[in-house]
Amino acid sequence: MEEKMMLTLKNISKKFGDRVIYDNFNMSIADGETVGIVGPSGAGKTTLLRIMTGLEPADQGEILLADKIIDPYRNRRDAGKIGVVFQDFQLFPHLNVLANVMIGPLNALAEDKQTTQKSATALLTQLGLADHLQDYPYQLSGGQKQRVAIARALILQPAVLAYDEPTSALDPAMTKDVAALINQFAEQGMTQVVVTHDMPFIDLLAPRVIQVGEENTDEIV
Ligand SMILES: Nc1ncnc2c1ncn2[C@@H]1O[C@H](COP(=O)(O)OP(=O)(O)OP(=O)(O)O)[C@@H](O)[C@H]1O
Repeated sequence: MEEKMMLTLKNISKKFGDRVIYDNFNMSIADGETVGIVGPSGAGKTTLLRIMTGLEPADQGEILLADKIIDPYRNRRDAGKIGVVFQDFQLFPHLNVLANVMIGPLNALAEDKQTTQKSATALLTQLGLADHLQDYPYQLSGGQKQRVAIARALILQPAVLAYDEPTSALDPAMTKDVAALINQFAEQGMTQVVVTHDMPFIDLLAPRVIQVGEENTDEIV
């Protein structure tokens, strides 16, 4: 039986000035699959994640979500289908944990406040943050901030969840925790993309690995 593809990047090319980062790059992620994107510093891992989440336009190529072409750079609704957990979490410092998670659905989905508060509280509780709803980001540890960032992405019910270097701001114990969380989401059938250069971390996830780099922009299956 053919596997159903959730996210496909087709013939993506990207240059910054004269520097070619991607030249007809292709990759596909199956529905429910977790993949690791690895490569040396400067290879273009973050750029790839920015292209798929609409933060950066590709010069050429197509992005397909469940076989349908999307344009996350120009279409906010499309961008919302791919959740992203940033390396530095990008929480709003002036909002508490609950408000950080509620702001997306309130703005993007125009949901009512009560419904949003209920689902944000439930999600944060699942992520072990029930005692921190009223805390501000500066009061949280790195691992807690990351879980808020994960909740903020998940509440929008993305089709794909992407993480940019999820271990870069964490100590080794927290690295194990985030690996366990990503593995738990994988078991639940979430489609996930993990950009990292942390190979011991990749070993904890054991995903299919896609290597990016100047000499090799092909998939290693
Ligand atoms: N907006 C930009 N303008 C010009 N060059 C850029 C821009 N963004 C990224 N680059 C360059 O593109 C290349 C790829 O950057 P990218 O951040 O995607 O690499 P990376 O693989 O994520 O690296 P790292 O592991 O160090 O984070 C780098 O040489 C970087 O300097």
